[in-house]
Amino acid sequence: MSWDFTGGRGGAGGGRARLPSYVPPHLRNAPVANPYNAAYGYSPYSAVYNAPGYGQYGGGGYVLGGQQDFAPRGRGRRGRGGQRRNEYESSSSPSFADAIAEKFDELEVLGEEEAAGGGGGGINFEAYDDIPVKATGSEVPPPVERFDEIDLGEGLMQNIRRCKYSKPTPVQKHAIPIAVAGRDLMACAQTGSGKTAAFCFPIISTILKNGLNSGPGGTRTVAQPSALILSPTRELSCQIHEEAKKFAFKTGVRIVVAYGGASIQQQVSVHQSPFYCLLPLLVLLVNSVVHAHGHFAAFVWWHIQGSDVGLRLFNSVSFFFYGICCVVQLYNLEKGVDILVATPGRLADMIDRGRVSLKMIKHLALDEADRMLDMGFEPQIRKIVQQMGMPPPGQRQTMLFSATFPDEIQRLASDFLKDYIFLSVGRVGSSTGLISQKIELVQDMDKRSHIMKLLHGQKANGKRDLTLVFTETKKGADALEYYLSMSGLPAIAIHGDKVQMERERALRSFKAGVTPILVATDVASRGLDIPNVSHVINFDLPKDIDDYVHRIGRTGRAGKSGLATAFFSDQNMSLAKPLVELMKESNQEVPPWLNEYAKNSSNIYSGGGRYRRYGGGGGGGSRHGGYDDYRNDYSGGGYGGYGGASYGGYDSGSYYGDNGYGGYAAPPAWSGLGGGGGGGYELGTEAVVASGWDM
Ligand SMILES: Nc1ncnc2c1ncn2[C@@H]1O[C@H](COP(=O)(O)OP(=O)(O)OP(=O)(O)O)[C@@H](O)[C@H]1O
Repeated sequence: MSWDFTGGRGGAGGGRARLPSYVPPHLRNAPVANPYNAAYGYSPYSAVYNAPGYGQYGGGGYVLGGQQDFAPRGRGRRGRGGQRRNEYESSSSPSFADAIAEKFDELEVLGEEEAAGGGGGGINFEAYDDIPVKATGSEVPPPVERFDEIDLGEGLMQNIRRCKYSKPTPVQKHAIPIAVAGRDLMACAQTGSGKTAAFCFPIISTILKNGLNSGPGGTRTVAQPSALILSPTRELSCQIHEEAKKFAFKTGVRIVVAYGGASIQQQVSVHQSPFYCLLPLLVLLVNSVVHAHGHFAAFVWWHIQGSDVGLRLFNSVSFFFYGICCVVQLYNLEKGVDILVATPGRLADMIDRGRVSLKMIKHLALDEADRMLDMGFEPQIRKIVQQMGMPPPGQRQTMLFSATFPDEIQRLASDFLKDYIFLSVGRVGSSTGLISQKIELVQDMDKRSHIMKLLHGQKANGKRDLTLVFTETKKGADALEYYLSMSGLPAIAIHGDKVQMERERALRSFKAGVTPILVATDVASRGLDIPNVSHVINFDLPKDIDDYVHRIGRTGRAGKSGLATAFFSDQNMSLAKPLVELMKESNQEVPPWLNEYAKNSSNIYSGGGRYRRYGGGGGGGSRHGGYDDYRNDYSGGGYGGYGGASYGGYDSGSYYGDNGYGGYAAPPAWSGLGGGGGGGYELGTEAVVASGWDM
């Protein structure tokens, strides 16, 4: 049985013709020339799903789910010498800043209209209406239109209301009933579409129904969570943790986060506790002794690296507070945990050390599974899931959220999931149409002056929203932060070489609008849900299109519109074709020079595939693509016509909100949260006042 929907309109597919393509609300009625769909001989969403559980054949010869590509995994060859730069350079027009300002105006006006449309705590649900949804597998539970159609439990329902989630997003409509029914799920949906809640609600609801694992005052020395959520980065883990705490507010469900990148004592992070104030001296002493070596090394490193006395002082103080946290954190873990949110490496370490046992696990969720594999976590994930005492598939529920479906993910799915349902919301790998994409041809040497022009123009035009700038390297991020700051623009950097406290500080400062320009590496590209990011700038484009989709997905979230600007240089030749495909698909205007690049790159690169993993196409191979269940894939020959691309991609993420177990006040700087303090909190979507622009 399978369900096949277009947005919330329901109705099984059954051969029904679809919209020719999804047109984002802010582009509807806009005169966007898009002659290229025809050239491909398919319309992205024109596929027809007739047979239950199938859906292979799209209108116009495009094959869903069976998209082939054959190039070996790896990145395409890069930049070609002597690309005719001058031929294309005219794209960087002198009125660049004005053009950006215009885009903002357009988005702003539409934002107001959308807000007037109301609903969903500010989320623009209309933006999701045309998104095709497909769920395949045996006996797929039907979707719901409202949260109260499912018995989620009063406590959780109250929190959903507190969060001002008036109705479920498309992925939630489908995933929640499936997960509440106890089914295994493999899901993909577009960035910012509410996946975190989609797996958190069922987990919390089921834990509440089955009884809590942890009671206050427990004395376990080994934590035995009943649910485990694995995610690739500390930021994402922390964010899921914070989000889950909002949903579990006052229900008694205990949620703990454990992440890598710091000493084991710093891993099990419960950010607030009444014991916090009681232990500082003792903890500092213990921590200093135990970690003297690590602290000293880091201390020396910082002093070599840093030139800012304040920063050094901050870092030194942060050690002190980490020290305080560590004992509290371990104490909280030992107190009992229902849901453990963790990064794989650290979790494996903690299990090895006997801090955590997985034998009580009933729910396992893997968020950003493809990213975890990209980061080399597969061995740890397999060890955690298969060799460390976790109940086998069938005795636990497993939910896997992944942007892409390379062979490794497929193997993981067949090893970890049982009789699962495949859910796709929007075509896998597509970017949301809420994001207005702009590509500028800017060579490396001109990038700095270009971004200055852009940001100053933005500032002068009163567009002082949060702006996220991506660079390729950590050094590049530091250098750009320095350059922008020196030029009077309020910027702060975040990347993997920064210690956790610095990273958190940067995020907080950015979210609060104190430093409204965040310069980041890919550490911030996935999952992070920072409200009010209205502009993403790819100062350096990533090497593969997946990363591009994730990066720009930091804006245009939860139904809001956003702007994404990218600086394309000759170095990005291999990205031209997939970029053009992606932009055409979401009805974005493709600059003529980029089309030229794309054409040239197809001549040069035999593959030309859209995603690095899958390379180009042409015939044969076994890549899963489209928005179809890969279990239905054809593994045979090519499907003609559509050379190359295969698709993967949804995304995931969550939120830096906050609450506590029975009441602590949320740090005001973190995402739009009203206060806490025991007696219920209000979760809102307050606008961030990006005051830092005036510095
Ligand atoms: N039903 C809902 N109503 C209103 N807002 C919602 C709803 N569900 C989620 N949101 C909000 O939408 C935003 C995006 O949600 P979330 O971060 O879970 O998306 P995601 O799909 O995981 O994103 P990404 O793919 O980037 O990781 C969050 O701010 C969240 O609070």
